[in-house]
Amino acid sequence: MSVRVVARIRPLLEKEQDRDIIVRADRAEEGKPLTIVKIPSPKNGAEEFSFAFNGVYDQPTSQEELFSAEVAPHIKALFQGLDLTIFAYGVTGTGKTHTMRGGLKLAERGVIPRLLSNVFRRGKKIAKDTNGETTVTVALSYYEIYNDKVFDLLEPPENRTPSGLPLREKDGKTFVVGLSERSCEDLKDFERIYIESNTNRITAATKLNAHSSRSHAILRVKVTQTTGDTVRESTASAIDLAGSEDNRRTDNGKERLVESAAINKSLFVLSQCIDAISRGDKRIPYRESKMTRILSLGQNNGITIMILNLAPMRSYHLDTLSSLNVSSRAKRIEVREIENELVYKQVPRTSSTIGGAAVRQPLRPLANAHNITTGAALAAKALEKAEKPDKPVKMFSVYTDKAKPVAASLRPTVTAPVTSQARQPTTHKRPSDLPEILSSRPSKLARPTQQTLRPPQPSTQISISAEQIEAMVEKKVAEILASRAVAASLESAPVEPQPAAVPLQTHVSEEVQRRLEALERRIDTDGRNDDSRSEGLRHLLQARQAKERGDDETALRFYEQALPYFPGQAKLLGKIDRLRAKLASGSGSAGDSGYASGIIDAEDGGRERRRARVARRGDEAEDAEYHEGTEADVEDDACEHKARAKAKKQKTAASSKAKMPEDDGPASPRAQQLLDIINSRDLALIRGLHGFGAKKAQDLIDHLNLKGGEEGEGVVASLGQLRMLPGMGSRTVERAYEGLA
Ligand SMILES: Nc1ncnc2c1ncn2[C@@H]1O[C@H](COP(=O)(O)OP(=O)(O)OP(=O)(O)O)[C@@H](O)[C@H]1O
Repeated sequence: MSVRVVARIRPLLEKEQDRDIIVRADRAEEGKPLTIVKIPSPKNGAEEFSFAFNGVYDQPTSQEELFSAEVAPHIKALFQGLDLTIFAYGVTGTGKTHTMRGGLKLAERGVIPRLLSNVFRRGKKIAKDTNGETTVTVALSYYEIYNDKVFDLLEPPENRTPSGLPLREKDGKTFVVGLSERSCEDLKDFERIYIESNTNRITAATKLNAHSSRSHAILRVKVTQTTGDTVRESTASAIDLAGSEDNRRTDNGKERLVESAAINKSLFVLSQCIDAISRGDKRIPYRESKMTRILSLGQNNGITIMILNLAPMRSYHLDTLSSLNVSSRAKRIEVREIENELVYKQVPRTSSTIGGAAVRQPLRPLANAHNITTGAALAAKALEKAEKPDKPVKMFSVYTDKAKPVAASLRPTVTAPVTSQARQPTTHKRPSDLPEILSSRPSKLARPTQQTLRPPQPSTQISISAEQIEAMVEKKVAEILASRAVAASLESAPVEPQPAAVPLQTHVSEEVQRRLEALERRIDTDGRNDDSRSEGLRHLLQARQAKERGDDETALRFYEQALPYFPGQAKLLGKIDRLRAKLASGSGSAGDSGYASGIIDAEDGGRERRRARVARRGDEAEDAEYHEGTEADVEDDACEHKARAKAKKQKTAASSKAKMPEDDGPASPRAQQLLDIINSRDLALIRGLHGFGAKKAQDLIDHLNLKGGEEGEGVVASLGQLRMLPGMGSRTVERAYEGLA
């Protein structure tokens, strides 16, 4: 969905007069809600500009009304795992702090305290409805950007360093390094923390506002829902931007001027970013100010609401026009509505010796930049990349009128001021509200198609869909037509036809024919592969039955027979390996745990212990994956395999490309399985991983052995560390990880 932009016109303050009012709210049609702001042209008072928004709130609008209309409807989505960003924008003295923070009286409380109140209420309800099975915790971080430096508002000012807290980018997201976080039990707790930390915020009196905020303040409310061993985290960010100001009107002294320059610069950069996004530029100048880096407008996921605060007075005329211009463009910025994924609780692993000191975990991912990048996010990126291969992967897209050949009445919004004479009737529909067919972007929670999710596969993979075949044939036909056109033009040319022209055409025809035949064969093979797969599954079933009988020899034989049907399957290789070792050690029919302790000999203890851990974790991971339903276990009842295979096909898209856990975050069962295979230093197991040849596997083992032969040393503790090892890299790790699906 696009950024939702609403305008709020504040009432007159004590000394302001009715006759000076120049800003009015209006509606597109009689009976429709207010969506238009009208303001006269500064040059010609008789001419009026109109700006359309997703909603307009007139002077008498109460805090309660604004919150109920614009924020409350998104609390549910927040608990469903979507991040929520609300920011107030506008000229100094127009009511941003009033809107976000509000007064102390109940009726005057602004968006932030109401948001917290709603979060606590919903959290309690969830805990109650689930009989305490789901627990909800809330944690706050609060910081300000003053003169382009980041300061933690939860810390006393004396703890500030002159340069403030640094920002860091990771995986395309911005984090504040070293930011503190406070858990917050209830509304009282929140109010205490919030009031206290607001005294740390830098404000000062200017001519336009007795309590002008001289900094951008960012409150981050992290909501964590825990059910069993699953954790869902989402964040609501409430941002009170400092107001832009015209120093000629504010009578600012030297210090205020410096602040003002920093404020104006960051707001200017924000407007530049908005302009660049709405123009479809490839380069968006986010990096030119800390505020824009943090806000990452258009790059963030979830729901974003921009509240444009306006003063109705003539004295603000030019400033008001300028902020109307910027914000009316902001509503064309697209933000992906993607849920944060559930993650699995795991005991955090301690640091390892590989890669030197443990990488410091970025303490606080930021306002919009803290999403756990999800499988869906990755998929959506992949989808976008596939659709627009020439564009860099950006997490925003912009609607332009050009790109939307839709009826004028369905165009999203008025994009530039239009004079009253020239104004066209518009329905101010948000782009996301347009019929799906008119929308050029993936729908909400875009789920990738199998086609777009699949990593590049060898041509023997059963991955080709009917649509792909059609696309290929279509492409080929287009090529033929093009080559015919070339040939025809050559024939009609006055010069001698190029001898190569006809052979080229023949060549293309043969090529097409050959490709079409290959495609047909492939479809055929797909069917046969299904049969051969069932043969393999039968062997696996027999192996499982033999294993259950305690007949390890037979089990091993059947597993080995199944191997050609599942070449390189890491789990299967692991089972064979373990059974071979077990039989070699003569430990009889001991189960896996018996195996774990039974085969360790004094000489090779460390290695075998690691292998045993792999065995146990591998099984645990398999169990976990089974229960998650992310993967059909090949050993399950062979009779059910077809149904499962079908289900698997549908799920593969989601599971095989499921986002790898954060480098330094808790490892998922699959990530742990991968790490365990690596740490086993077992050539056969490592070779069984996707993308690992014998050499790569051996090099890795050699490297690990070099790092330390003793237990606990040379252990790869995270996927991030694995990536850093010589010969690894992101792609290799990703392939190996996906291959375990
Ligand atoms: N909707 C409103 N109802 C009543 N009073 C309001 C409203 N909006 C703003 N005010 C009053 O207007 C004055 C300026 O508002 P506020 O301080 O919120 O502006 P601001 O945009 O945050 O300014 P700055 O950018 O300088 O911090 C305050 O006295 C505030 O109480």
